[in-house]
Amino acid sequence: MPNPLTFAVPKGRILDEALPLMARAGVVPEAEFHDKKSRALSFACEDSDMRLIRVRAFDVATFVAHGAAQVGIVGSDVVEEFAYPDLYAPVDLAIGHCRLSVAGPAGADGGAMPSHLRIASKYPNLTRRHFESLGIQAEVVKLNGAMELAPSLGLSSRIVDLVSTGRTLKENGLVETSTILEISARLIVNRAALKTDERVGELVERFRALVSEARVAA
Ligand SMILES: Nc1ncnc2c1ncn2[C@@H]1O[C@H](COP(=O)(O)OP(=O)(O)OP(=O)(O)O)[C@@H](O)[C@H]1O
Ligand SMILES: O=P(O)(O)OC[C@H]1O[C@H](OP(=O)(O)OP(=O)(O)O)[C@H](O)[C@@H]1O
Repeated sequence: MPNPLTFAVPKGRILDEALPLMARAGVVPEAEFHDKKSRALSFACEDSDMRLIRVRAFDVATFVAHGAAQVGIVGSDVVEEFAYPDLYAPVDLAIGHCRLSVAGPAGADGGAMPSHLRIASKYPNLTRRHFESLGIQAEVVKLNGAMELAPSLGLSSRIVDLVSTGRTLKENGLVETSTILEISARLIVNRAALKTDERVGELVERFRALVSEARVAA
């Protein structure tokens, strides 16, 4: 019997939408996974050939890119930010929709275009790439959350952050000025594992079929 396949999932908001889809693909973790008091990070699955690990969203990509996990689910924001060559994202799961946007205080975009901007973001690579395409040099202040505080406290003039309802921006006095990326969750796999372990390809096909069934039914 080969080692169980390791399937990495983020611990936060994508999970609620991902779990029903995973169940339909036959990926069902043991009951302890749902126990909020549990400190375990790795869980057996009903299918004993698989285990689930629960990590932070950015780390899902890192585990899969390095082959420590063979499969995972993560937002396309994370896939694009890292652009790991060993990571392949073959299925758009059509869940976890949001967008990566530039925002700033109202009126911040008036006047001449500056050649340099200080931007707070959790996404330094996507931010730099976006502003470079506009001919603006972006100095990125890397934050891990609560980006919306940065402009009012003088840490940056703009932010690049995820937006879903727009409520967080509004309640912090910021206005969305442009969208960099439309985002949804992806099934990701390690490229080498896809070539060498037929269970990875089978799982990809199962998720692909589920997503196209859902599209036809919609
Ligand atoms: N409103 C939103 N805010 C943040 N992320 C969202 C939103 N809507 C969808 N997403 C997606 O959810 C992903 C974050 O997933 P999740 O919250 O499950 O991860 P996490 O492990 O809790 O993240 P973190 O490391 O930030 O704690 C984002 O990368 C994005 O693709
Ligand atoms: O447009 P909205 O629906 O208001 O959602 C956007 C907010 O959600 C995310 O933060 P999250 O709640 O994940 O917390 P974080 O600051 O720890 O990233 C994101 O970073 C925004 O702050």
